This record gives sequence, C-alpha cells and structure tokens, in this order.
Amino acid sequence: MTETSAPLWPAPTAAAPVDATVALPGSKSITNRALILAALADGPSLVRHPLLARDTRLMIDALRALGTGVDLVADGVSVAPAPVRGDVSIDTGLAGTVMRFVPPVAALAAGAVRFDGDPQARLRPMGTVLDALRALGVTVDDGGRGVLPFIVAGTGAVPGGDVTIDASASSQFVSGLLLAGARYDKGLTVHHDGKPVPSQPHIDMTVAMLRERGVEVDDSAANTWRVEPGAVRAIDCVVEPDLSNAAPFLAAAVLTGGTVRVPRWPSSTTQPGAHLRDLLTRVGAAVSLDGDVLTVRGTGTVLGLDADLHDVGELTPVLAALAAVASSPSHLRGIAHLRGHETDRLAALAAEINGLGGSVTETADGLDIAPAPLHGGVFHSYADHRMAQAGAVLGLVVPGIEVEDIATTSKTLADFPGMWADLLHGEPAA
Ligand SMILES: O=C(O)C1=C[C@@H](OP(=O)(O)O)[C@@H](O)[C@H](O)C1
Ligand SMILES: C=C(OP(=O)(O)O)C(=O)O
Repeated sequence: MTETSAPLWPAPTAAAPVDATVALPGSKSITNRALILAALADGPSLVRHPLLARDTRLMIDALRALGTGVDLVADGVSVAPAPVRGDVSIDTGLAGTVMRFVPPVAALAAGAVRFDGDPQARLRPMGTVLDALRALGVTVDDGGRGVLPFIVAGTGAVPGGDVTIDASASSQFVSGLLLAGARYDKGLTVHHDGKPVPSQPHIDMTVAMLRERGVEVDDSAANTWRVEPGAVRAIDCVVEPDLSNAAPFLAAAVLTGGTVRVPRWPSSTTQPGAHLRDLLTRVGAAVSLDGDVLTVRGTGTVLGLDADLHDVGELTPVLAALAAVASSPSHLRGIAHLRGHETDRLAALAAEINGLGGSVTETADGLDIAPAPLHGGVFHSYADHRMAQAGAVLGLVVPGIEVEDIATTSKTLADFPGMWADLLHGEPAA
C-alpha cells in the first residue's frame, strides 16, 4: 500500500522503560456472545463490564433492529428479548462476530433481514454460514457471491438439523451456528469437514457460554457439535477483560524493559489471550500472575519466536511487531486463515514491516521474520485495529513511525491513543 488515505498518528517513542497498570475493558468476543445469547434468552439479562467499542455497538444496533430491547445502564447493558423481527437492515461494519453470528439469529425472523458492511467486510468469507443456513431450511439471497451484502429471509422458525461445513477459514462459522442452534426446531448438529478449524479457544468459549445458560451441547466427538433444542436461560454475567487487547500493552513492557500490570486477569478462561503468558515468556519476558494481576517485566532482551498460532491467530500482529525487533529469527505458523481477517494480515504485516526496513517473508501459512534494523516511516493500518496496534508497538522503539488511521483501533477499544498515552506516562489506563 502506498497511498495514505487517513490522518497520520506520530507513534510515541518510549523515553524510558514503561511502568504502568492497564485496566482493560471487556472482551469483544465474550461481550458479543453474551449479547446474542441474552437476545435469545427466556427473560431479561444484564451484561456487566461489557466492551463498548465499535464491534459491540454494531452488535447492539443489530439486535435492536431485530426487535431486542437493549439499554446501556450504569452497570453494563440490560437486554430484554423479544420475538425476532424481519424487514430490517443490519450494518455489520467490519465485525466478524456481527456478520457471522447475527445471520443465524435473523433466520428466526418472519421476514427479510438485509446485511451489509464496510467495503473491506465485503471481502471476508461468509459463504459457509449462508450455505449452512440454506441446508438448515432458510432462504438466503447472496447473489451467488458468498460475501456481503446478502438477505436472510426467514419464515418465523428454522427447522434446523444436521449440517456439514468447511470451517477451516474461520471458527466463527461454527460459533455463529451454535449460538442460535438451541432456538431451531430440531436443534443443530454441525460437522466440520476440511483442514483444521482455527481458533479452538473461541469455539470452547461458545460452548462454555451456551452451557452456562443451560443449553445442552455435546462436543465430545472431534469436529462435531450438537446443540439440543430448548430454552436459553437468562443470566446476569460479568465480562472478563479483553486479553487479546492486553497484547500491545504487555508488549510495551517486553520491548522497553519495563513493567506492565493488568488487573482482573482471569485464573481460568477460554480467551486466546491467556496464551500471552507463555508466548511472552518465550520471547524473553518475566511473567507472573499474583492474585488476579498479571505482571509482565521486560528483561531488555526480545528473543525470536517459533510458534504455531493457529489457535490464537488474533495475537499475530502484535507478536509480529515484537518479532520484527527481536534478536533472532521468528517463524509464525498455522495462520493462513489470517488472510480472511479484517485485511490479509500476512500480506499487510509483511508489507508494513518491510516498508520500515524489516525482513519479513510470507509463507503459505504464516510469516518468517528475520532481525533487521528498522527505520521510521508510515505504517498503514488497512482498517485493521490490530495492524494499528502493531504500528504503535514498533513506534515505542523505532523513532519516526507514523501510524495511518489510528482511529481504526476503536473497533475494539474506545480510546486506544488515550490508553497508550497513559501507558507512557505511567498512569492507570481506563
Ligand atoms: O469468535 C470470535 O469471537 C473470534 C474468533 C476468531 O476468528 P477466526 O476463527 O476467524 O480467526 C478471532 O480471530 C476473532 O478475533 C474473534
Ligand atoms: C479477527 C478479528 O476480528 P473479527 O471479530 O472481526 O473477526 C480480530 O479482532 O482480530
């Protein structure tokens, strides 16, 4: 990419090792699942500590359009379910969780639900979900393209049953179907047939959140998930902090030889960000969990990383930024599916890090990153929040980096630039 289409943000360099406590808002993935399940539930619920950022506001707007009562209240979001309404339009933005999780809900409406999103969203794979809905008895019109925009035209009920899909491009295909499946007449059995499904923790998150709400799910056989028909119990829940969004802040400790603490770190979780403890240890940091506070201390060394990130793909951009300034080569593997994320993240990371003098080679399923001295320049974001975060991380130690469109971080953090400034000033970030 050579054109600059959005304002440039001079990424601050760290004048000293960072020393900060960073309070992160709620997980995008948990918030959007909690909202969907609350909308399908048998009574009103409260979602506490939710993320309020673009992706979750899009989910709230989508559910409101479908008839759900959603109100922002002092402790979070209160949700009052209602019959799913048709003859409405839904904006998915660039949110995978909205474009893949809402159509199986919209299928329950009596009437057409039109979906469209950002220009880049029209490139993200959708056909698997749409074909699955067709196989389950729902009429879908996507003009044969398998991407946004499309129309889901329900009749007020979904027969459900068995469906076989290839979910190798995204775990969200499985999660989206399972989240709505209990409300289908025959429930739902999803079989996966294809290369391994990525992001297993996110499927575990879906299954765990369904079970917390009394839905019977059988995931005992590999690549098969069975959701029994029945009620989704309304519960009040507390959303964990977004551990994937901890990545840039914790990386700042690693790179600057500083210390970053993240409170409310869960002792057990299905979030893929939990793997940061191991991954950051492997790049040379000292990581400890004391009570519910995770502390990462940089040791002044950043080691290369040889890792299969198939299960934790969304951590890749920040890890690639660390790898770009590491003292030894890195091999990030198992992440071919990142080509269907907000942008083709493998191409984008290679182009942007190489544009700063780096040595990144795309492989069939990942990135090889060799040590190389980096210089300043423009780091393009491709409308991808995690690309922008990666540029900010590099800017801590490489003077003269300007991140294009830092505002795109609002996809999953309401004020990343403010949190980043607080990080550098040693203040707790909100
Ligand atoms: O279900 C979810 O909440 C998510 C699943 C993953 O998608 P993929 O399986 O497409 O990587 C992940 O990367 C995304 O950020 C969130
Ligand atoms: C892949 C991601 O997002 P989405 O939920 O839009 O798929 C991500 O946040 O890294």
